[in-house]
Amino acid sequence: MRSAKDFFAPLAVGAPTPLREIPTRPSRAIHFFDPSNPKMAAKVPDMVGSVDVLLGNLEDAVKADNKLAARQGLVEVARGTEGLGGPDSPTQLWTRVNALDSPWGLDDLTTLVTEIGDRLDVVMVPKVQGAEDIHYVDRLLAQLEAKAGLDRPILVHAILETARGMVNVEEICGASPRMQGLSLGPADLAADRRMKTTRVGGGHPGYLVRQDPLSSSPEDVARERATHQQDLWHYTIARMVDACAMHGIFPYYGPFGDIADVVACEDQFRNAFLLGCVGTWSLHPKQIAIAHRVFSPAPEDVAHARRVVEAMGDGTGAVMLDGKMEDDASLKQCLVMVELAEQLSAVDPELKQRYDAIGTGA
Ligand SMILES: CC(=O)SCCNC(=O)CCNC(=O)[C@H](O)C(C)(C)COP(=O)(O)OP(=O)(O)OC[C@H]1O[C@@H](n2cnc3c(N)ncnc32)[C@H](O)[C@@H]1OP(=O)(O)O
Ligand SMILES: O=CC(=O)O
Ligand SMILES: [Mg+2]
Repeated sequence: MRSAKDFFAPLAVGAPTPLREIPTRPSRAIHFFDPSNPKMAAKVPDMVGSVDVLLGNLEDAVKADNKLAARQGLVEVARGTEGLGGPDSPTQLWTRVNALDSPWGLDDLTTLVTEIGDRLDVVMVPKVQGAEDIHYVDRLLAQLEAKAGLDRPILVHAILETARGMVNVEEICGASPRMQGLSLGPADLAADRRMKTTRVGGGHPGYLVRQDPLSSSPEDVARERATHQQDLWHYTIARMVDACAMHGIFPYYGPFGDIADVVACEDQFRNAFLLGCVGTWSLHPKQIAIAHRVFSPAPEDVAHARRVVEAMGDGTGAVMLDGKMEDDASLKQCLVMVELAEQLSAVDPELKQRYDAIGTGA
């Protein structure tokens, strides 16, 4: 364990000083593209400014034969795309590198940091098992940043997609001041846990509770009864949110693989939003709008939150608003909404116009 005094010292001579606070940049949609796919890569320049994060994916979903082309493709996209990545860019540039135990992970990091480190905002590390993985990446990034002469630290995002990573979630979040956030990786996590599912995220109709029978007679037991599907991911997301909140970093839902089912996708995203996640992955262009819509508070909720802030005056005591009690604690929830609306208004003029138009709804 590092001493608290050393925690914010650079891990290599000449590396930038670690941040004390993770910047709250909007990241409602982390849009994945395969930089080795010319059609996808060609679409990236036009997406800048209309999606919060573009992520060049080098790991799963990129064919083994294309791994080097994907890495090189990402270097070219980053160099050739105006406004992509860097502290003041409208669209952040992230990458998902190959796993640390793969034949490509080391070269992904060394190439990307030395070639496009000034544009790269966040490195997503898959299949993180524990703090030791983050410590390894932390030191390596510091060495590479020093070598590349970078003046701001690249942040690290871990995917929660192994049972061991899940058990170690708190120590992963706290392993480095670079830790920006966590995403749920439901596909790998399901496999690692030996869950009996075959989907990429989302719910499952078999995971349900059933209404009690009227009696224990065979006829009543066999009779049609109401069932309600439950959320397979509730425990995992809730635990991830707590671990992130505890460490001042950001939780995200991950992939929703049923691209055609835009309705269930929106439901899954909204569950994550309500539980505290700040964003999600987008695998297909049509998921970007869903993510932006869901992870931006509804104007009506922002209006209500503003009314509570107004009614609460100095922030203490209790007031009645529309028949409901509001106090210091509900005020804090409302401030989360109002602050998020302000952050998003700064980057999304259309949303700002809707928030401005509704005011306090009065
Ligand atoms: C479990 C995990 O690890 S999830 C994360 C890893 N997976 C990914 O990153 C998947 C990323 N997405 C994809 O590979 C693709 O979207 C797929 C395979 C899901 C669907 O691809 P397609 O069948 O080609 O979709 P579709 O035909 O609807 O595409 C329409 C257009 O959008 C483009 N497109 C599709 N996905 C993307 C994307 N993610 N980014 C940019 N453009 C895209 C297609 O190239 C196509 O372009 P065209 O009109 O010029 O031909
Ligand atoms: O990488 C994502 C996952 O679900 O696995
Ligand atoms: Mg995965």
